[in-house]
Amino acid sequence: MKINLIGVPLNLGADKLGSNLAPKTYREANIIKIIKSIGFEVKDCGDVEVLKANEEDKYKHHPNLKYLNEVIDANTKLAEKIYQSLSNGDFALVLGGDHSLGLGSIAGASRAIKNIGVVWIDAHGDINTHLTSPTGNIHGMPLAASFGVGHEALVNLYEERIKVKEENVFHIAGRDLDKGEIELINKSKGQFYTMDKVKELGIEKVVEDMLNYFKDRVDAIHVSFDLDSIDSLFAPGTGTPVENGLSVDDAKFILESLASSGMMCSLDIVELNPLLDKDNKTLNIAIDIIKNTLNKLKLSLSNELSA
Ligand SMILES: NC(=[NH2+])NCCC[C@H](N)C(=O)O
Ligand SMILES: [Mn+2]
Ligand SMILES: [Mn+2]
Repeated sequence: MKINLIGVPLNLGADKLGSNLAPKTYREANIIKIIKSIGFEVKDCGDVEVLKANEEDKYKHHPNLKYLNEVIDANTKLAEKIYQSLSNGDFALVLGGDHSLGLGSIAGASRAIKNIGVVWIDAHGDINTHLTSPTGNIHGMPLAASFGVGHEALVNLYEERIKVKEENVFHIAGRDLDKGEIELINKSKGQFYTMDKVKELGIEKVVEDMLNYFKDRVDAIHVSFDLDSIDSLFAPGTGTPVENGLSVDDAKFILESLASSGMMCSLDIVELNPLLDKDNKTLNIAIDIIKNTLNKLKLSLSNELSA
């Protein structure tokens, strides 16, 4: 099994400059060399091409879905790359880019894996629609669209079908939720472990619940990790930072448990904004987390072989 690395220099879903520079920043920080040193073979799938757009294009396609066509175009290309990677039996590591890329990741992964689970780690719900979003930024909508709620152009991206069953979604670290998102959560069949719940239960219990929940329920899990799930005190370099979040150790623990479980097939690391980072703090956390997670993945694969 190789690690397929896919960069997504996308910022149009966040309507803010910076996250488009993240793939280049990871590459310059030698991310490929770091992954190879863990013992993996790396296939560099390059960066997804993002169409050029300017201010005039913002509302060209929809009054509350900014840069809709450009976001769809990039995500459709991403979906195909992920689908190819997983079909080859490889692991896909997606380096964003804004979180609208979750649309493409889940679309592609769910084509390769019939009954997929999604773990979404984020300060935000990312379950707005064009009808509830206060900003029109598509990076606040990908999770809802993936389980079939939202504008049909997003729901039917790449393929005309619902990509993940709502009850196969497990969201962790929410603490900045919009009104429409709270309404959706209250009637949702998905699992939502907000930051309040994480503090009440403790991270060990949350992870235990998550692994038990998915056991015998799904064939594999796609993990979408938004760096703003981490407390903005530690990870300031994201476009929409929020206080009172996960510690770096909590985040590592969640991801390494998923890697060790043998269920994780693909991973997004999103929303690094190098223009807002301070002394590369957030970049270094992201790299550390990737290293840690892939190390556990490597271990679980070699245990599988020797068993
Ligand atoms: N992936 C993210 N950072 N999303 C932030 C979303 C913020 C806000 N809830 C919105 O919909 O605009
Ligand atoms: Mn997000
Ligand atoms: Mn977020």
